Amino acid sequence: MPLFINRDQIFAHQVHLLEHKLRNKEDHILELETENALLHLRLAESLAKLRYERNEDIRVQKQKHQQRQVQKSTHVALSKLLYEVKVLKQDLRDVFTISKGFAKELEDQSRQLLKCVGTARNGIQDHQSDIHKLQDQVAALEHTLHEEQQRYREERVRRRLLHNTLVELRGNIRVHCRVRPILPIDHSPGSPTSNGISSCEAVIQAVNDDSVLVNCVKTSSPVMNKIFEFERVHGPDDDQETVFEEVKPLLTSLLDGFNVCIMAYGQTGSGKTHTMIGSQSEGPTATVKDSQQGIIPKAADELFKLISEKPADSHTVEMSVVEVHNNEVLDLLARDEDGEVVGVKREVITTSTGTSDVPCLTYELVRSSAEVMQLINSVLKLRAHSPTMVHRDSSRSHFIVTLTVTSKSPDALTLARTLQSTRQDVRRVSQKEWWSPRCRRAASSRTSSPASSPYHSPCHSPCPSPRPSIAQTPLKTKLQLVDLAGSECVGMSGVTGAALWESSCINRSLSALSDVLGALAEQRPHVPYRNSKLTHLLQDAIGGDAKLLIMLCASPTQRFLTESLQSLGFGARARQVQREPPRRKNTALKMK
Ligand SMILES: Nc1ncnc2c1ncn2[C@@H]1O[C@H](COP(=O)(O)OP(=O)(O)OP(=O)(O)O)[C@@H](O)[C@H]1O
Repeated sequence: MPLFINRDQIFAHQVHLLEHKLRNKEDHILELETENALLHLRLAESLAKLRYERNEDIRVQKQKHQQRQVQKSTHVALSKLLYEVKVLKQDLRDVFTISKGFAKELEDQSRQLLKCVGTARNGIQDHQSDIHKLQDQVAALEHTLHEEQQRYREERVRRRLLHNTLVELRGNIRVHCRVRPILPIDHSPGSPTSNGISSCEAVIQAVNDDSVLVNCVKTSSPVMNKIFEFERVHGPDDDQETVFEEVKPLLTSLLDGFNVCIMAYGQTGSGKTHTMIGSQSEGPTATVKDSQQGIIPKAADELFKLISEKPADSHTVEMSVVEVHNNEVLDLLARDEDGEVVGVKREVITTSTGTSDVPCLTYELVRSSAEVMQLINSVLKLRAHSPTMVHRDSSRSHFIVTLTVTSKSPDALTLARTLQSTRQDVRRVSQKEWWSPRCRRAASSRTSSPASSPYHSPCHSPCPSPRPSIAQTPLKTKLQLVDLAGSECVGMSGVTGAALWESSCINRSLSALSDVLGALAEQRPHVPYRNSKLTHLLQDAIGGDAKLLIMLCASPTQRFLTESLQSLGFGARARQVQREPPRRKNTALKMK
């Protein structure tokens, strides 16, 4: 190696070495810095990990603490539960011991029960044959009872028939009673109660088909039951048809030659007009036909039905309609010059034979029930009506429809009776010598024309006409249908002025009717027929030989108890009347 090396080279070489060293150092520094950075990174990671682990540790510590708490409370609960289990075990042991006792007891009891059932079964078996025997006996008894009931019903019918015959033979007045249903007019607002019974409570009942039971409840008196017996009693459920069915046989009697009178009696609002005529529908054009028909339309139907079964033209029917209002007799069929019906006053007289008559009364020939009802509808508007506190359409007059049936061909029986009766009459006439020349003259003038029958011409004709020969004897019978005005308590009906006078006339005429019945029942020599126009007019029906049926109408409620008792008493009194037995009519001579 050369010894002469210049300094620059040495310097350069040294610089180069130094630079090399520096570069190495720098590389080393870089490496160290990198390593440091990596170490910093690792440190940061370790620190993060350490923080996480510390947090975890804290969380775990907390959890451990909570677990310790839970363990503690679980331990407490467990010890409680253990205690309760211990108690339950003890209870179970007790229950087991008790149920063991029960089971034993039950076993004993069921054993005993089984024993009893066995004994009972044996007993039942023993008694079964007895039961069969008893059942047979019951069946036999039921059969007997059924037979007895049947016999009882037959006996009742027979008794009724016999009773009717007896009534007829004794000349008794038949009395039927109809207790109407409870209606709005029975409710009087603010009405007091008697012994706790309100005024609209039913105290009158039809207990069977011939008795009425009345619970008499009066203030400060004990309740008393009264029974009234009549030929027939209808309760509130009996309709118009049922009521008429009991009356219907009288129509046959009419054609058999008996005079018949059906008269409805009762206090105001008790159903007389409903029973006799029917209840009319509301409205000005309403007629009886629109409604439930009563006895009058039904009787007219029946009469013309019976007549239609007879030989053609053998019967004629004449009709008169009269009202007794304020003790005056009004002929409701009398017509004015325009042919309109107007009520015309008539008189009632007593004929020489002692019967009553209304001279100049208008009679209209009627050929069907429709004609009868047409006439009745036309005159009903003339009939006196006015509202009272009890009944807003109260009839203030007695209404009498008379149908006179003339039979031109009496049957053989009637002829035989006619002959017999004529002989008796002749004997009586010769004894009494009433066959005076005056009478003969009057009579001959009557028989000269058919229009001169007692129903058309004779004003004041006191003597009967002469008896025609039997072959041509017309048989005349009359059917009187009477709807009386209602008896009433003036205080209750609240009427004043003219209406008060009307009421007092009604009450007086009804009490005159009651007096007549009283006199007849007691068979007094004098019967006061002439005390009122009503009784005078109906004299022949009440005291004569007509078949008379009184249809008592009664309200069922406490409100009208006094009036109903009065009506029932009237009916009871009427039943006591014994008149001449009803007699067949024989000739026109006997008729009025
Ligand atoms: N059996 C019955 N069934 C149903 N309603 C009835 C019955 N009886 C009566 N009525 C009704 O009671 C009311 C009074 O009856 P009704 O006019 O016949 O009495 P009345 O006795 O004729 O009275 P008055 O004497 O005041 O004229 C009427 O509205 C009628 O329709």
